Amino acid sequence: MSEPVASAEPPAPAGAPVILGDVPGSFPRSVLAERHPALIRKVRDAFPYGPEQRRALDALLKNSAEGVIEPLGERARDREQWEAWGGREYFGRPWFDVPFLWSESYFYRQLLDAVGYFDPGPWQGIDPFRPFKLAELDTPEADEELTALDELAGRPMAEQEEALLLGSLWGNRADLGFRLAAAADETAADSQLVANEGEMLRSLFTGGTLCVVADNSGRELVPDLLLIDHLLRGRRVERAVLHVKPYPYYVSDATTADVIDALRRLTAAPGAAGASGHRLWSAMTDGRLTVRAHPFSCAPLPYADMPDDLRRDFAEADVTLMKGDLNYRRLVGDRRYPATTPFAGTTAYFPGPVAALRTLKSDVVVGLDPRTETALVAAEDQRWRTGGTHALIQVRR
Ligand SMILES: O=P(O)(O)OC[C@@]1(O)O[C@H](CO)[C@@H](O)[C@@H]1O
Repeated sequence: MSEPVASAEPPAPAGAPVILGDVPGSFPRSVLAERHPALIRKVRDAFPYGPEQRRALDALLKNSAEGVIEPLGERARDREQWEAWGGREYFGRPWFDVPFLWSESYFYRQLLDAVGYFDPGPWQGIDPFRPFKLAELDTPEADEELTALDELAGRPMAEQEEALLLGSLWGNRADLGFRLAAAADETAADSQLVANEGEMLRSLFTGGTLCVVADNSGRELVPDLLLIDHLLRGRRVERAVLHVKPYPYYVSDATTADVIDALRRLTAAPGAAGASGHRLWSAMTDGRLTVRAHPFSCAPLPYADMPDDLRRDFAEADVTLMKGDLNYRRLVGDRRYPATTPFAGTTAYFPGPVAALRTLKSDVVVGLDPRTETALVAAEDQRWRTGGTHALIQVRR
């Protein structure tokens, strides 16, 4: 267990308001009111759960729409942890009235409870999202992406690195929760970077330790692993630490089991992808690639509240790569910042150089050039914030 934090309220470097789920027509509200019920139904249909689990899923469906947030059961081993993470303040309140980051995160914890994920018994440890995660790895698109590596292998190392960095960045669109929203368009032509500090990021690969805080499994984790392999192989970093979630979370977030599935997928592939998979496998066995699953990875709080042991881990890295939208929200704080708020200011607390690789899938954004924001708003009003068609690479040295 990580150390309890004193307060669940994120610090307010810029005094920007915390995002709640209570604004009609807002993105957070649509996640709570539409995506979550759709997800419960999807999980319910994906397994032959027994009557007790079905009843619990139905109860969660009703509770999350019209009830108040309830504490975990007496036997839950992380009951106190969730109380310390903000439960004492939020239990008894409607789901929509508390910080969006908190309600969304707690929803996933409650979903696992409903299917008996933590209870001793036959369903213990059965990942309710696994069928969707596995299906991801077994698509013609995944095959194509791996085959493309054969061609890339003939290019200069710097070019390979840039391509793999972008592969890891855009892999973040492969988010199963996001795809529950009908608007997600895989082939959007206007995909673009709203901030690109990729050069600066690459200058931080200087032969030391790289931390990657993973986001989604499947078609995001595979390119993350390929990037790690490239950096290890070229001695751009000496070792890599991959942070994953200790239990299933936000549908497709990577756990250790998902890392193993991704590695198996790679080692079974022909050509450059297979070779990369075998190198990664041995990097894990000799300790150059380590996987960590810290409890705080599933905390409903910003990283500014991280416990000391995790802080030490990040402090030892030459650079930490934060992958994805949720990690971005936790890195800068889930707040309504002006988009031009400096990234360096919102991440000043972080104990070492840190970079965000993220496609934009929620309201939060900082570090934009004023002209970029003006052009985005002129073209799309505020849709660019949540549509997943734009991305960013931001760095604080
Ligand atoms: O961290 P990821 O996978 O990039 O994105 C996760 C995410 O987009 O999914 C939620 C909506 O379902 C958002 O609130 C959240 O930020």
